[in-house]
Amino acid sequence: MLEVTGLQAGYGLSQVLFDMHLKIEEGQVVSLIGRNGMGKTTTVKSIMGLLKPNAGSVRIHGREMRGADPFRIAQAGLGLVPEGRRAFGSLSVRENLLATARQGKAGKWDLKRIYGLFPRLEERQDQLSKTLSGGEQQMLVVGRALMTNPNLLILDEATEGLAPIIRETIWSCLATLKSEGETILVIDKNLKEMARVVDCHHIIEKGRQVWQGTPAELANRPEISERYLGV
Ligand SMILES: Nc1ncnc2c1ncn2[C@@H]1O[C@H](COP(=O)(O)OP(=O)(O)OP(=O)(O)O)[C@@H](O)[C@H]1O
Repeated sequence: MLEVTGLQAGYGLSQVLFDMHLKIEEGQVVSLIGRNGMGKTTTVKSIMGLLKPNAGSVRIHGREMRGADPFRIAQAGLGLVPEGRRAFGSLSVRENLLATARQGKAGKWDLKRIYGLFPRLEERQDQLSKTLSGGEQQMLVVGRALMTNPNLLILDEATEGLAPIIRETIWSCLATLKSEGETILVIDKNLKEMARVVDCHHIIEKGRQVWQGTPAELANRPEISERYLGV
């Protein structure tokens, strides 16, 4: 469903991605992991069209989409939960969710199902989103991305800075989404929690994909974790 090959990108004269590769099949949950500043968010921005790559290929459902405008990438079915929480603060929870509902696309995600996944959002549906707790806001941005009925949901550090119990809610939500056959790319630092849902890890080091394998394979290669993840 998504295939990234030989991707190069950067900011002005500073090149960040030198040779990124990433392949995600339908129904797979795939991770992108690596130390701080190695290019994970830059990879996501390049895939989403928020940053124009200099070389390489981004194929979505077999179609070359490198450098396409972000709205075209979203139309092709990619939904992003960006790093840092950004709900529309002056809208209620319900309005936030309805704002991203994909017009005219009969998808499986609607308000009712989002509230089923996150009952807390239903309880607070009339509350302005800027008054939500950090964890509730994170549930809201995940819900908002699902309302676009994406074929591929991308989560960039979705559990960063959250209390353990809220993190657990997000991971359980991902496990539910996986069991329902959703395709997900997750960027996170919690290897233990990721092992529950991830089919394949991709490790990035200085803008290059340097290793890929299952969580079990990674657990059997402590030298890889030590070298590239510093754990
Ligand atoms: N807007 C920008 N302008 C210039 N350099 C940037 C910009 N955004 C990121 N960088 C640089 O690009 C490199 C990769 O950053 P990126 O955010 O992709 O890393 P990351 O792997 O997602 O890191 P983290 O885990 O810390 O979020 C870093 O050296 C960073 O300083």
